[in-house]
Amino acid sequence: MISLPLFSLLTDVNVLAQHGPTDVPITGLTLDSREAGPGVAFCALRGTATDGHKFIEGAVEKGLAAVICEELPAVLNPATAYVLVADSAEALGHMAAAFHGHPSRQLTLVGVTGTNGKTTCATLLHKLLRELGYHAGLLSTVQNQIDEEVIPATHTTPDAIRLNALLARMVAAGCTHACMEVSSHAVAQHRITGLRFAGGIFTNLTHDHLDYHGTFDNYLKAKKAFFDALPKTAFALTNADDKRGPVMLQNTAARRATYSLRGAADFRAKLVANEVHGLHLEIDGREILFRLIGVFNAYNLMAVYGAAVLLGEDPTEVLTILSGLTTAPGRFEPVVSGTQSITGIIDYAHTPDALENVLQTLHEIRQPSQHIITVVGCGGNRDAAKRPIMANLAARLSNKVILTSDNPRFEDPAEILAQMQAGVTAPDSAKVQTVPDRRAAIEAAVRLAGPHDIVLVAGKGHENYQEIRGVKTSFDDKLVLAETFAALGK
Ligand SMILES: CC(=O)N[C@H]1[C@@H](OP(=O)(O)OP(=O)(O)OC[C@H]2O[C@@H](n3ccc(=O)[nH]c3=O)[C@H](O)[C@@H]2O)O[C@H](CO)[C@@H](O)[C@@H]1O[C@H](C)C(=O)N[C@@H](C)C(=O)N[C@H](CCC(=O)O)C(=O)O
Ligand SMILES: Nc1ncnc2c1ncn2[C@@H]1O[C@H](COP(=O)(O)OP(=O)(O)OP(=O)(O)O)[C@@H](O)[C@H]1O
Ligand SMILES: N[C@H](CCC[C@H](N)C(=O)O)C(=O)O
Ligand SMILES: [Mg+2]
Repeated sequence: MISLPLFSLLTDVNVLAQHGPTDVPITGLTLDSREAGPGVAFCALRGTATDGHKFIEGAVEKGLAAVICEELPAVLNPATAYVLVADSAEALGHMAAAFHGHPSRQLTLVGVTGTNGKTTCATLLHKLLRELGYHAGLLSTVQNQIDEEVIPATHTTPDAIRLNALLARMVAAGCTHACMEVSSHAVAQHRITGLRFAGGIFTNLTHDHLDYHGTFDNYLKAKKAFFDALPKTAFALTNADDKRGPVMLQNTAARRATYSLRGAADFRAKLVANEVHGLHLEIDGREILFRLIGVFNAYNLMAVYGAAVLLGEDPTEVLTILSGLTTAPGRFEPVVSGTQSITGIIDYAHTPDALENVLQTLHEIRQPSQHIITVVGCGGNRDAAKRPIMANLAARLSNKVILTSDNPRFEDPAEILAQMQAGVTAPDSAKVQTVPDRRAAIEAAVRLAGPHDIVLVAGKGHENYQEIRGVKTSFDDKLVLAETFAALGK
């Protein structure tokens, strides 16, 4: 069991005032008063739904060792230590890292940020490092991993306590490397504060999460703050072809590098062909065939290639391994039907840019006679502004569209669908049907598909549940699509 004196966790924390014992042993850290108990330090965070400060007194009654807060309660318990800070989320980042012995400093830790492609890049880099012979960890939307051991993920980037605990498990298991996704929520909420990164990768920045960040500019600033905080020992690798690629590295102390498919860059590829079997890229005068499909994946491959070379790996060996790798689960994953050879594609596209990329890719690789039938919905209690845009794109770039539910969460599915429908305009509206039940929507799409057509089921990718009113019910697009092909004899 970990037991450390409180003051040893505060080394990197900007403490404004302190009351009570400073050497009290801390055996646990929490951000949730419901986990309070003897030996525990409770960090009161101001959240989106409530304020952790409201629960300080109740938590102290359960015998807390310490409270970290931005505002002291009116009455202080003499047996409890109180630490006043300007930003408790920031303090928690530093304390969680110290509590777990700064595991990030014992790892070559690479973070990936951007609107789309984080899971793909982090997963590819993890697979690559494993094939190069390293013990390596992964923190991703799909799952966390220590070498091949899988630990379920609840967030794209876990909170600072879970995050450092996972990194510490990686160190204990002998990992030398770790790859992680850095979401904009994680930057804004200081989940990554206190970590030492060996490198940062930027994929792209497009429309998402405006519900949380308010404006696109705030969203951009959250992503950029990750690069601003990188040390000069790290590398900062950006996508030179993305409009926001250069600005990300504007104020970083890290070693800057770029990748591109269009112009001058440190890591440059030329697209030779984008085919149903994979991508042909020309890199450093050599033509290489990769198993990943779609130009967007050429960017992901170049980001991973660049990162590995910046970590000191041999370029030829890296490219040889990358050429054999497959992508992350639920990303452009095929499910082929029986007798009618219909190509089903499961994809996690849940932003306008991702959906456009996937549909564009299908247009590039299909035979002209193959129709594209798209099933898509938008998540509830998330950015509503993307709903009409995604429906519009789906209708414009598909032959038929079934609008359906994603994870409605606490919203009315009919209301989400009405917002999507509002984005569809004539003459595309003739192609669109609305089927709120996701299984029925997939079935409707398969009924519409003729031999050799393409059915794209977008938005949920690897997710094996559907979340309705706080309840997660088993639902897996891949399984449902395969079952539907079989049930309809297609
Ligand atoms: C919007 C958001 O990011 N919310 C996260 C946030 O919760 P919150 O701000 O709503 O917390 P709150 O309910 O207001 O409570 C404030 C504080 O009071 C505490 N509390 C609350 C009640 C109580 O009785 N006692 C108590 O101490 C809470 O533990 C919390 O620390 O802090 C929680 C603890 O770390 C997170 O679990 C929670 O993630 C929620 C579940 C979530 O859905 N987050 C998504 C949006 C998210 O983070 N997504 C990104 C990916 C985005 C991308 O794809 O790019 C991710 O990294 O996963
Ligand atoms: N580099 C890219 N540019 C644009 N779209 C991409 C790119 N890579 C993947 N996509 C699309 O975005 C979807 C999500 O990809 P991925 O899971 O890698 O992104 P992510 O950034 O991890 O998403 P999340 O924010 O949910 O964690 C894919 O299913 C694909 O449709
Ligand atoms: N990481 C993304 C996941 C969206 C997935 C989609 N299926 C949904 O539920 O909206 C987010 O938090 O916005
Ligand atoms: Mg992800």
